[in-house]
Amino acid sequence: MMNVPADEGLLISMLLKIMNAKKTIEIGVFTGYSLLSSALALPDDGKIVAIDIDSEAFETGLPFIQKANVAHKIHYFESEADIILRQLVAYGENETFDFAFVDADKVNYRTYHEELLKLIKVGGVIAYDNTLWSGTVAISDDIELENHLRSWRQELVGSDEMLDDIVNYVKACRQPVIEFNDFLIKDSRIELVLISIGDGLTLCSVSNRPRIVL
Ligand SMILES: C[S@@+](CC[C@H](N)C(=O)[O-])C[C@H]1O[C@@H](n2cnc3c(N)ncnc32)[C@H](O)[C@@H]1O
Repeated sequence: MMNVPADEGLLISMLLKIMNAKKTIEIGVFTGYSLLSSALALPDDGKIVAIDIDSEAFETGLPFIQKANVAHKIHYFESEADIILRQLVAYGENETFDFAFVDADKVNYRTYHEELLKLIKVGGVIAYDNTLWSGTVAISDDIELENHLRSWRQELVGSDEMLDDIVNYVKACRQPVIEFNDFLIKDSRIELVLISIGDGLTLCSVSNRPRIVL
């Protein structure tokens, strides 16, 4: 039996090793924590296309990536992710990637999914982060949702304004995440599993024959 690590970065690096992955995509880099985990798991000639709209945080994390001697595996693009994905398709990179990790703007997950299905090999995996959206995807009752979000206000330390921003952001992305989860369940091109690690990680295996959707 295998122990499942409590951390998404570690889980992804284990998965990459099991898959013998060589070529991956990461959408949403921030300081590069998950990027570093992936880069460490790839062989020395491995390659990661890493995309983020804002490189400021990445520059903070870059010295750690360099210290780990894995910077040569990373091809970083500061851009809207959909633009780079479409370029990869246009440059004939279809079905050449083993794995993708998506941890960026939730409203665009569906767009990324369509492009990634072209880029990832059959048998490869697309991992979507935050698919439990702090547990809010499982709350259908409005009052229960408000109570759940209010309970955070008691736990989180910060200004009222900051807490309002967090709660409003969670509320704004909740419906798109629910719709994306529903879409994935019905998508016969993939096999999927949602792992309740961190904020929820959905692993989609790209299939070569349509799955029967009940
Ligand atoms: C949650 S952070 C990523 C964290 C990172 N994966 C990690 O585990 O360390 C989300 C990132 O997505 C980026 N992002 C948001 N919208 C984006 C877009 N349209 N295209 C590319 N990156 C985007 C943000 O700039 C931010 O750095």
